[in-house]
Amino acid sequence: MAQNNWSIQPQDIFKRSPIVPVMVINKIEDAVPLARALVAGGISVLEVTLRTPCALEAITKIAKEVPEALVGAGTILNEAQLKQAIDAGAQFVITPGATTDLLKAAMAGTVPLIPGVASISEVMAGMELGYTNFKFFPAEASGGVNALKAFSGPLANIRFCPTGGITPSSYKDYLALSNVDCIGGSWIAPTDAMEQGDWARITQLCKDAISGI
Ligand SMILES: O=C(O)C(=O)C[C@H](O)[C@H](O)COP(=O)(O)O
Repeated sequence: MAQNNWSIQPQDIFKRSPIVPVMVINKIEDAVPLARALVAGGISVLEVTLRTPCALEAITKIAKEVPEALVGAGTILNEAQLKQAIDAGAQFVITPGATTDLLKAAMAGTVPLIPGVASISEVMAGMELGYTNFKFFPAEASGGVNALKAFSGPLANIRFCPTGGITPSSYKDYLALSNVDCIGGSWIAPTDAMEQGDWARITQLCKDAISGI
């Protein structure tokens, strides 16, 4: 096991919540109510994608005002965004893909990074730098459950959080895999519910998803 100075280990993040909501926050006022709705539904690992102008501010607010949640930044593409996310208070970061520079930079810091991978070669490159926990992205388009089953042979001890194209009808198949601890998905925090301020619906979606596992 490679040494790192991360404040929390990826395996502890993976074990803390079987479902990681992929959150696209368009309005800063929605950040805290959304995080609270998810936590109320039993989901406390939150990924805020850096796809909207208020994403960094949303991370800062959630980190400060919803301490029961572990809030991370998604869609990190380069070292500049890695630094911005960490400065904003992200407790972990997730990338859609894996570049050597980004993986090295995060390994040298204190905030854990979950690299996105879609192939065994990418996992092997990450392993060389000390990584053991990966996001499998885009999961459905990259072979889905069958690909992950095939990965489990040669890649013993490597853990995955599949994300991308996972639905309420497929998430259980992923969670049943021996090399999967958690899955990511946006369906659990739908934009129309956010636009309507229907936080109760989001809490119920979380409860339904968790009770179905
Ligand atoms: O922007 C990123 O870095 C991402 O993480 C992409 C998200 O994982 C997917 O957009 C979520 O996929 P869906 O659940 O199919 O909507």
